[in-house]
Amino acid sequence: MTTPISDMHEGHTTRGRYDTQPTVALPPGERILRGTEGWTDAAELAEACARVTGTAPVLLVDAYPGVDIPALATAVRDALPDWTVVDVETAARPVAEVEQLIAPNLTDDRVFGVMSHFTLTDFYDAAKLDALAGGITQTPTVVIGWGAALLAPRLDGASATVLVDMARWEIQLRQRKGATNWRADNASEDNLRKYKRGFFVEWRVADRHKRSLFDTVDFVLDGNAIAPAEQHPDSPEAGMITGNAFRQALKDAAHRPFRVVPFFDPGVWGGQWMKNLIGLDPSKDNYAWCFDCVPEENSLLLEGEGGVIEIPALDLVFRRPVDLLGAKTFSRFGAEFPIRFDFLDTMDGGNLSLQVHPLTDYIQNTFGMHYTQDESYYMLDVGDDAVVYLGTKEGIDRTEMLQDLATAQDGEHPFPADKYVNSFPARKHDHFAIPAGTVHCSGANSMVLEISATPFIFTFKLWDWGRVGLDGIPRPVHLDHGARNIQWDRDTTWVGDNLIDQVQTIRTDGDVIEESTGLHELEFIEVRRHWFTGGADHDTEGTVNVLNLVEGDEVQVVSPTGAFEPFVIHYAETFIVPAAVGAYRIERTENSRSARFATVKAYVRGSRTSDN
Ligand SMILES: O=P(O)(O)OC[C@H]1O[C@@H](O)[C@@H](O)[C@@H](O)[C@@H]1O
Repeated sequence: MTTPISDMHEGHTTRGRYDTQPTVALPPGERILRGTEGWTDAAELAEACARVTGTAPVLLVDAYPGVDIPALATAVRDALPDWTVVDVETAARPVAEVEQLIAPNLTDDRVFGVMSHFTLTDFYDAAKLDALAGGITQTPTVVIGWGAALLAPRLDGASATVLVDMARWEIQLRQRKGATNWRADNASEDNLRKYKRGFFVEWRVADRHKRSLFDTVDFVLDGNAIAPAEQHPDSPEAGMITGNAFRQALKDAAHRPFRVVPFFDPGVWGGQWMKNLIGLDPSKDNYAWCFDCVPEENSLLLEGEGGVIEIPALDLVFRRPVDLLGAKTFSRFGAEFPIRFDFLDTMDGGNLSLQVHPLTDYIQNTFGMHYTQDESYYMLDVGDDAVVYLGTKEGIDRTEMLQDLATAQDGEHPFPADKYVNSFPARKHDHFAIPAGTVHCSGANSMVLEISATPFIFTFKLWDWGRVGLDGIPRPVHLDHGARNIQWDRDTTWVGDNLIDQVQTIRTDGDVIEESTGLHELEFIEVRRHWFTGGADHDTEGTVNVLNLVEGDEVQVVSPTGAFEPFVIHYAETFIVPAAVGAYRIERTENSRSARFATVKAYVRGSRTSDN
């Protein structure tokens, strides 16, 4: 039986205090420009550049793939009626040629491709770009599209550049509503395939391209707010900030605690906990995932005079990797945020698919990923009957299990999971380590805080409990990939000895107890839990810390040197403390009502200044 949600959670008085729209401050005095005001400032800068070179003013508006180009062009035409608007994408290679080029990266699979290493120039015809630049003579011109900045070197510095940036989550929402991939004719294609084309090709190329613009870009425009997937009648026009404000905001963000903007998504196994405890839209059937620290997909909301502007959190990772990640983590992973926190809510929902993740060697060889999807489940909350499926049972016949999995795909012979896979009771605050290669899934009636390595789509489903996806068709199962990765020696004894209840007390200091809760030694993430009543001192020791308040209603993160303003955190909120912060303290606030608090803190093992 499931315990009613409101009875399960000591901090239930905090219901609804989880902040779904956290912001990061723009530098003091920075204003967000909207509509004509932004375009006028950008045009004036282009005119000033042109006066120096004695040529026609050119404004290059480089838009991340996924930006609504017709809507963008309309906004430009309305604001700058005397300027000629040119589409840079007329110089792109025909889409059929691009598709031929990227076919080996896309593969035939619905979900998995192979990481591409193209640059944007591979998708363009250099001669056509030359001709486009040469054709701009007298009239003030705005060049629009993904790749507009490719014209800059052809214009001898006589141009100003606007980057129209966009976060992956917004792109996905648009794809689900019929948006296509870049220049593709695939409005009605399976969403998984659209996402795959973004993940393995377009976003890699686009990120490589936009990183090359960060040092010099003159303005950044919020592409998420141009014809957004979810229109609100009272939403202001898309905001624009100067390149200098963008660069300074990212520098500032890398020196104080912050949160990215979480997003919530329904699923076949989704539950009711987040809806109730976080206060999400009660009319929705369920919410399955909350991604609240996947900087690759999440956004940052920059707030200043004039409201907020949304930018991809990845911009911060690219722009300030050493400040954010720390020298050792950067040296190991590059400009890549390696730690992922997300929620999996199955409270009054269903089991996740029974699944396994690829070993490092396999993910490298097969998909071109640098590191793999090592995971762990921290039980933020549980119902009475909660279990975690983990590892195979002692002495099972692997051939028979694979045969039963294969047979189960016909929809008529359910896979007897309990015959082959262990299920362990899960209690609140338990932490299960799940190194890649271990068969696993969370059962129903659990609220999991996943503390994992960042890769998140490399889930080889083995059995989906005989159900179909939200789109009415079976979700993709990958038995072949799975069979090549299952580690059969991770049986009942091994799992019990290595993956469950590995809590060790590190130190006790006054009212503070610090524990290590995982992960397994095959995984690179260390998790420390701090229990405290008043406050606990921390130090990033030169490496990024990701935390969540897993017990207690409200705390604040303060700087012992006053380097940043106190940063308030509510129950279940994930927050990032950049490596550059150094010493910080987490303490109760004057509004805290809970008697006791706990945070979990993840960092990359071996990356602290004190680690050899
Ligand atoms: O395959 P489903 O059932 O959707 O479960 C998927 C989820 O499982 C978890 O263990 C993780 O691998 C998540 O990254 C993933 O989103």
